[in-house]
Amino acid sequence: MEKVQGEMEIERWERSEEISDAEKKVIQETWSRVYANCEDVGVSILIRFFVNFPSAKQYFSQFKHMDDPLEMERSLQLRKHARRVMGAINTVVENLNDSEKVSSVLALVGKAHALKHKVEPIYFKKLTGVMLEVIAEEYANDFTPEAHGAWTKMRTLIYTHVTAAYKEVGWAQYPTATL
Ligand code: HEM
Repeated sequence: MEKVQGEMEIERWERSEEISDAEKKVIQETWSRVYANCEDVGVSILIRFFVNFPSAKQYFSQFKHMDDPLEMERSLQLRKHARRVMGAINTVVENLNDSEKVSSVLALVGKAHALKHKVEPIYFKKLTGVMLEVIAEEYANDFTPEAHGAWTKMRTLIYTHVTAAYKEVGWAQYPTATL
């Protein structure tokens, strides 16, 4: 009896996290403005991410010892990663109606970061949180409460798919820092 209720709760949670057609449209509209300044916004997001969570720099050979945001801004490795992050998110946003494509793009990102870069998955939660913060600030006029709700679901979508890929490749669940 209890189990049935638990299952129902999970189902209800999943339904509440589903991105509606109207929310997809809102995400695509905000993103089209953000992506027009892809490199600048991407670099701002990453710099804030590394300033707020300096331990995240450990994975990047060329700037792991950098503390100065101005110096980070000149790092080609940071810029390259900014472009790649923005490019992958762009593919997800463009394919929000194609759940298989969304899953395959994010599974690829998750698997590469688990197996090749050995990044703790909690950093995806932190980075997507910073991404929302920067977009909300820089595009304040577009970031209505509705857009905020839609983007929060987008963040969950990214994190859920990425962590599913980590689980699939058998990533050990080490205790991680909280947000
Ligand atoms: C939504 C979040 C992210 C996306 C879409 C993303 C995307 C990518 C892509 C497409 C690449 C290049 C292909 C590859 O080697 O896998 C890459 C490389 C990399 N990513 Fe990410 N990434 C994200 C978050 C992170 C985070 C949170 C970290 C670490 C804190 C990280 C660390 C790295 C590293 C170390 C590389 C290799 C860099 C290099 O070779 O210069 N990524 N990422």
